Amino acid sequence: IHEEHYMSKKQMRRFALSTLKDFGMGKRVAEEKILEECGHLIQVFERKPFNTSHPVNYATSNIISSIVFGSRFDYDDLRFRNLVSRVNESISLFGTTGIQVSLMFHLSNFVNNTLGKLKETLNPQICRGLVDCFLIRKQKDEDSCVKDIQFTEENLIFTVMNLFSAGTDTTAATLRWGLLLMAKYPQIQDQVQEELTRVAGSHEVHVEDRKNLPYTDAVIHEIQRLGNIVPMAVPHKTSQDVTIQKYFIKAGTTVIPLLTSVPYDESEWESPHTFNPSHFLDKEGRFIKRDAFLPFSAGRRACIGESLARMEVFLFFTSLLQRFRFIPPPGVSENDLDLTPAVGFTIPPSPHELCAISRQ
Ligand code: HEM
Repeated sequence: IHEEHYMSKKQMRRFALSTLKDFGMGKRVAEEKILEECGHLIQVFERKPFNTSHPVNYATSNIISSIVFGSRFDYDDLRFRNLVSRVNESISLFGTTGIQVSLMFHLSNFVNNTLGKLKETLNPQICRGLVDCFLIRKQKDEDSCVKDIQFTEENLIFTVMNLFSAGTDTTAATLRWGLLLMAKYPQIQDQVQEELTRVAGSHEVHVEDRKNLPYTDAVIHEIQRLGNIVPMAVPHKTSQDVTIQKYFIKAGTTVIPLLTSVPYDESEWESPHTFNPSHFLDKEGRFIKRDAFLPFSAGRRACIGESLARMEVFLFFTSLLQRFRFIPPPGVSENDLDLTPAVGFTIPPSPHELCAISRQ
């Protein structure tokens, strides 16, 4: 997601956004994919202490995979596992040129391999995923001799890399904070589970249930607020001279908005440094939106995956909490669970283990 790369080219951002919409971002198709993935994720959660990082990252990567390539991968597919750990590594060391080159190299290999198979079986009438749409558009532009073709092989690799790096670690980190916070605050977990049982029973939770789950919705928003998963926006460039407060910024200057100033703003939040779902509830327990909730940033360059991410976080979180109770490993108390974030461009919790006890 670098400024000189391609998302800053309007045509590429537009293509990614409209293709994501075509593939059901925020719609029922995406919901079905996510619910199917929940089924796979549930299978690998364990009663004995385990690190939530791998399974959760595989699940969120598979959502991007099915949108981009048209198919998901098994969690034990070694090439897929390698791709996921490269993406994680690259995000935590974002900005280190060597790491970006290494990610490009691994991703190019992975994409080229998968691309080869998709090219062989490409049917211009059917788009299985974003890659097919890109290839069809590329061919069309080449056939009509379009000048300054943006649909190049290099931009395809960047598209895929951007979606994997922006869309997997962020969502996975949010979910991991969620599970950790549930284990740390069992009374809040009790209330989420009580609401889920009352509203959905043992039925699969769907997006349309969200309006009847105000407490759970508030908890998810509070996880995103306190988690502060993306503390800095990506680099932007000022399109004109501007004075912000007393600072003059010349047109063409690279600026990086610090989103982290918002979720802990003492003038906006009653208890900015505490996990407090009431930030998003009124006195009657109804969910309330807050203007200072901006985890996806704002403006023209805001996150293009917001509706997909919101759907993923809601469905993964509710289906996991319906089936499991999350507790600290034996010998570790709730107080011992450490909320110090890891270091990186996106900030997941520090490495930790949890136990997932079946509720059924
Ligand atoms: C909870 C999960 C997520 C969070 C918190 C998040 C947050 C953000 C933030 C803060 C930005 C920077 C916006 C700016 O610079 O102003 C961003 C950019 C971006 N996000 Fe997300 N995101 C999430 C999930 C996703 C998903 C699932 C996708 C893909 C489908 C995605 C794709 C992107 C892309 C491509 C950009 C770069 C946009 C550009 O440069 O114009 N994100 N995201």
